Amino acid sequence: EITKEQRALIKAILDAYNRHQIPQDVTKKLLQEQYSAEENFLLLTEVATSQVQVLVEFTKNIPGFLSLDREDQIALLKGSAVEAMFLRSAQVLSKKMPSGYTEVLEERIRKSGMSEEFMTPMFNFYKSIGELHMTQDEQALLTTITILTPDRPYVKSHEAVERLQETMLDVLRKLCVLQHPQEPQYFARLLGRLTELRTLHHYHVEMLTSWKTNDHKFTPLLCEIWDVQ
Ligand SMILES: CC(C)c1onc(-c2c(Cl)cccc2Cl)c1COc1ccc(-c2ccc3c(C(=O)O)c[nH]c3c2)cc1
Repeated sequence: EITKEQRALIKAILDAYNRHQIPQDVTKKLLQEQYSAEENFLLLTEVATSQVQVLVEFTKNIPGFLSLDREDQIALLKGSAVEAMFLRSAQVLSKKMPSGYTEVLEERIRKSGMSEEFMTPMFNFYKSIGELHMTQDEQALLTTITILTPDRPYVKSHEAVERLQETMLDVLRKLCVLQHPQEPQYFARLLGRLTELRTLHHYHVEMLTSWKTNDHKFTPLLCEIWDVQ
């Protein structure tokens, strides 16, 4: 049974998740600019940079996050940014939007100069997220759980992060039972996506290297969070 405190936690996280979004002028540009590998890369870099800023603001609103050790807060953000962005872009791509935005975003990702070998796992992931038909609060909690992963590099107070993550896992488990009564395995399927995210994270390191070797430029924020350059 979901307790009063757990309901308050879901509400706080969902509000933060909905409050922090990429500004319209950034996402609109994706619909306006012309197509080319260079233009697609530049637009995706701009969107990714904006999404990192949104992610930082969202993370600060996760109850308990700001009471963690300061350096651990940074380590958690750096370690989870890519995975949180895979989740977020997956949620956007699984929504059909009237503006045809989803198709445009997918097209620009496919034609942004990354090598074929990453396309298949990436778009398989997008498909598997789409098939889950996650509710907004499940998406927000799954992103929170990804951010609160204790075994990121350089995290010192492993237990403190683990306690926070377990609180969120407990809430998500109850929510899944409540919202997907016909699918007893639904919670397990969500956690399976977190494992897939780790694999995509490893692919992403290689994606960055291949973009770097083709002399692609990233923004200072992305260089800092992804330790490139
Ligand atoms: C530096 C660039 C080239 C890069 O490197 N790796 C990846 C990359 C890729 Cl190519 C795939 C997955 C993850 C990453 Cl980091 C990227 C591009 O990353 C993103 C990040 C985030 C969005 C994204 C999020 C939200 C929304 C949204 C909404 O919320 O309303 C509307 N439009 C959205 C777009 C898209 C692409």
